[in-house]
Amino acid sequence: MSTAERPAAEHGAGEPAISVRDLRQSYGDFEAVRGVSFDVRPGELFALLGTNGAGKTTTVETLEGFRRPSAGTVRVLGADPYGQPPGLRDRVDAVLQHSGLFPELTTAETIDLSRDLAADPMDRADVLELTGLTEKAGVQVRQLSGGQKRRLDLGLAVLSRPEVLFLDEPTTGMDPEARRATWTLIGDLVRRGAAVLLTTHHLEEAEHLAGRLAIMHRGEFRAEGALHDVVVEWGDRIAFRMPADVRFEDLPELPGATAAAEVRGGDAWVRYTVRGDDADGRAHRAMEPLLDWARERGTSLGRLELRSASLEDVFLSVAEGASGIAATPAGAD
Ligand SMILES: Nc1ncnc2c1ncn2[C@@H]1O[C@H](COP(=O)(O)OP(=O)(O)OP(=O)(O)O)[C@@H](O)[C@H]1O
Repeated sequence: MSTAERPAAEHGAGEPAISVRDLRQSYGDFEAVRGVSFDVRPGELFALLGTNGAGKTTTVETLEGFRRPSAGTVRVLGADPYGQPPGLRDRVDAVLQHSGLFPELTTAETIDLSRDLAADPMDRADVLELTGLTEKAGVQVRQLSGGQKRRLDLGLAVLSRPEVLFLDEPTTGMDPEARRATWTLIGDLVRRGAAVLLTTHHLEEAEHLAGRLAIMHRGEFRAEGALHDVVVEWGDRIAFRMPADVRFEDLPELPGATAAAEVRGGDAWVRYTVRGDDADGRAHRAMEPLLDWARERGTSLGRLELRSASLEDVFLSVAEGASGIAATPAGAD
């Protein structure tokens, strides 16, 4: 039986809609994806973040059925997606980075074309409304702005009410208002039970939408989990301006913390990253001996700040080459 004739496997309720196990993907000798595993359940949005060239698009294209894994397994609604078998075609949709819209058609004609191919499509008026393009129904696609084309792309992907949706940078080129409206639309889809895999460079987008996320770097997941868990595991930050009379080696050791020096706004700063299971109490336990040390030396800790790690902190640490959430952050001990 050819790939094209193979039906989608029976997919039981409660099982992941997307399942990836130790996926590896090579281009010749170069291994672009080096053993990633994750699941996305119905009613969940999983965000794939990462540095340029990390392997996100390669992973998503494999799940979309454009590439056969070099090793490992991928399943979409229980089926092997390679070659986009007919059993999956009606149930899975995607917004890709490069859309295939016909410039001469109007917005309404474009929607109708996709509706003709869908089993149980939404009404045209509903698609126009949810994409905010009602006033552009009679306008040719080539006259739409970049952000409006992106919204149309999304409308075409959702009009068949897919169970699985791949979104590759879906809000690129959108103004902040359109981006917010798109987030609402995506959030509604997820609430109605769709499993969504999102790749994005907008950390705020991931923070807003993702139930779980992964940060990818050089083909591997370097951090993964619910947003709260990822940032909590990464640790709290204590920072202050390096006092003029203090050398780095004079700084005290703090429980559960590693110190690093960094330059911010032209000034030298000290940054402690505090880790440990006791997320509620660890920063307090590290701060007390720091304040004692400063008091004993008569040193003032200028612009002293204490805060939880943000997704951006985690992302930047990954991009700087830190090797994982359990690892020491970049910088000196
Ligand atoms: N067709 C190809 N042939 C050879 N190498 C490729 C090919 N496609 C991608 N690569 C390489 O594989 C790596 C992963 O690329 P991929 O496009 O998956 O990354 P990405 O995480 O989507 O990056 P970006 O955020 O920049 O879009 C990169 O080093 C890229 O140069």
